[in-house]
Amino acid sequence: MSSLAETYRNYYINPHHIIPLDFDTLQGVPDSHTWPQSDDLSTLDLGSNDESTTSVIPIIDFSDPNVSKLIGHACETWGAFQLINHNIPSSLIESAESEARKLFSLPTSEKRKALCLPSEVTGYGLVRLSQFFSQLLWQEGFTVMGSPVDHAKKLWPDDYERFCDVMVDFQEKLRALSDQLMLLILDYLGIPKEEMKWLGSNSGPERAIAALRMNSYPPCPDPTRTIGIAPHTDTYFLTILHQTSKPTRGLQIHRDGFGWVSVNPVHGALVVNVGDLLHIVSNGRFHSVLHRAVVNKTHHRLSLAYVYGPPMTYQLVPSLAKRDDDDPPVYPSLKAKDYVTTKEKHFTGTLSVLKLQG
Ligand SMILES: O=C(O)CCC(=O)C(=O)O
Ligand SMILES: [Fe+2]
Repeated sequence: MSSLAETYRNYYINPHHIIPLDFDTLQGVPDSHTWPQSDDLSTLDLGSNDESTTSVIPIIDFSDPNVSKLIGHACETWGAFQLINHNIPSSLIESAESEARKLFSLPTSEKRKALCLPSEVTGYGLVRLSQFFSQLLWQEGFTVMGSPVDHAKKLWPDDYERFCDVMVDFQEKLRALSDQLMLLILDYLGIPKEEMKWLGSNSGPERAIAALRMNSYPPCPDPTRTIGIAPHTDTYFLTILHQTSKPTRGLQIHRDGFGWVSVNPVHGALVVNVGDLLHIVSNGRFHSVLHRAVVNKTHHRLSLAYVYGPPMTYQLVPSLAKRDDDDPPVYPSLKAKDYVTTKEKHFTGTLSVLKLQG
């Protein structure tokens, strides 16, 4: 049993917030999925065939000699960037996307055979943050941690191996990339890598926790009335995300002074987001980016989000990331699992609850 599952075990989620809408029999947007109209959703041209592939957030080449500085700067400003030349083969990413599409194309009754249990983390269901909102999301997801064989056997009793092999291979490559990114980030922040001895370890309890969440957003008859994933920050160190090339509008991030900005898919790029635990470890220097996913009328959008963080027992020590000796800690030192359980109560307010008064 993973310690992430143990950490969440006491936080039982009402099945109402787990079971996605039956998109097979859908007529319109039901009241349960209707969100208050907000100006920023309705002014977007969500059904458009906008082919723009420019990126507002930085595009960083992983082979650039200055990569550590470029990443550090992007994390301090946007809290997100798009990474190219990351060494994850495009054939593997395409296979992962097509296996995920195969899963979400199953009839609803089949997908529900692999439903995530209320006290578990893996399986089919709405994204976990659904529990914090009274309205439901135009979304369905499937989370795996390591081999998804138990759930895959329920979906395809005689034909589960390819799905499992692709998902395991994809997670291994994403773990190696995340470890590399963390080493560059530690270097930028001046934190000795010995502080995170578990980096690069492939087994045992002292290993980074990680999960791959596949998100599916079926086309929606009225995209301005609902939302795919409501605004949130990710909890762990980093999220590495692959999104389908169409539609161009889906993932949006928020930055003060800019408002909501679309993260357009860039061919071959993976989106990297800073999460709350990295914000804490950086002593507030890195921006834990607020983001959301909007839906559209014509395309069935998918995203594959790999969330990665320290072992749950890891003690976060913000005071290590000092710009200079006078830089006081902005957060107390605390264990990763204590942050995770506090977020189960306070959701997006957690960082301000913990912030030291200075
Ligand atoms: O689908 C997306 O682009 C966003 C997904 C996301 O924010 C998440 O899974 O945490
Ligand atoms: Fe997210």
